[in-house]
Amino acid sequence: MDREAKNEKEENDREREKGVAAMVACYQGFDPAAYLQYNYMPPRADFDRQDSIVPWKLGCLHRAFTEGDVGGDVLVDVGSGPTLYQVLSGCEVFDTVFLTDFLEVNRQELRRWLQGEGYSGLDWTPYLQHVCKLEGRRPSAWTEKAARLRSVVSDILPIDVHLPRPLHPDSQLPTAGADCLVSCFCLESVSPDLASFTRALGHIRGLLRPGGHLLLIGALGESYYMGGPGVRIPVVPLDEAQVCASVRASGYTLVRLEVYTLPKGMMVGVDDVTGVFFVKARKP
Ligand SMILES: C[S@@+](CC[C@H](N)C(=O)[O-])C[C@H]1O[C@@H](n2cnc3c(N)ncnc32)[C@H](O)[C@@H]1O
Ligand SMILES: O=S(=O)(c1ccc2c(c1)CN[C@@H](CF)C2)N1CCSCC1
Repeated sequence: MDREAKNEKEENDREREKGVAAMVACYQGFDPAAYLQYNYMPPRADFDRQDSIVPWKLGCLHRAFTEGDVGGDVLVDVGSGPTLYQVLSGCEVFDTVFLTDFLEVNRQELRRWLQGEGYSGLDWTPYLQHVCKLEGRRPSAWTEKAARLRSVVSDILPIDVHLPRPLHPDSQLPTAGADCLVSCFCLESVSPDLASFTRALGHIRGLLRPGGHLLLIGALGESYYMGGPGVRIPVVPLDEAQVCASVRASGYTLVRLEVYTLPKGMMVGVDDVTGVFFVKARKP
């Protein structure tokens, strides 16, 4: 590499590090309780309307986990935040589930739910009941599903998708890698730009075994969201073509893309999301 190219690469690396550091600073104000209220409680989180985003998301995950090509022992949820909906179908398929997040406040929120004692966060019962319905079980089986989830979560780990190795080496992941990754509203919400989003996809690919699957849910057209009162967090605005190109450029085979367009009434000022994508991809 000649001197000019070396200087340009060093400048690009410095810019990238500054962007990531700025994102870390934004997340210091993240408020799990507020985030759950903004996105996972009524009226935004509505199960009654068939065209609501929540049944759509849970349906995408249910189909992806149960259509026969996804399996193995280990499922990793990348950037869990304070939420659990993303593993309610997967917990029936995998015997070992790792939840992960960058922030201790989120890992603590998840621990509180898993321990069952003194949890004062979101009531996940409607989500558990809905997934039981998708599985053809009676809604009252939600207590069994909650117990199943508590039994298969092996650990709640720190993660940083901007690192080439996002998990600490002691994380007890199998040497060959996880059998499946799920990640929801994380990569585009923690990356300063599209190149960083694509790089992060490549970093988490290293957590997967060859032949393993990535199930990715994310925001389309979103440029910011409120991570708490007065906590405005920038988001990489993505369109469908960019999502597909980044998935392929980071080394996955795209199995399918599904898209949900938000009805106008869903725009309530906590973000400017216009749609949601679901990607099923495979590591060759
Ligand atoms: C918009 S929230 C998504 C939470 C949840 N997965 C959901 O579906 O709502 C983004 C999450 O990414 C986490 N995060 C922030 N920086 C990160 C990083 N560098 N690597 C991995 N996760 C990060 C945040 O702590 C937050 O929980
Ligand atoms: O499930 S959602 O599509 C959803 C759920 C979570 C998020 C967003 C959207 C958009 N901003 C993200 C910031 F990263 C977080 N949904 C938006 C409509 S109302 C119910 C929640």
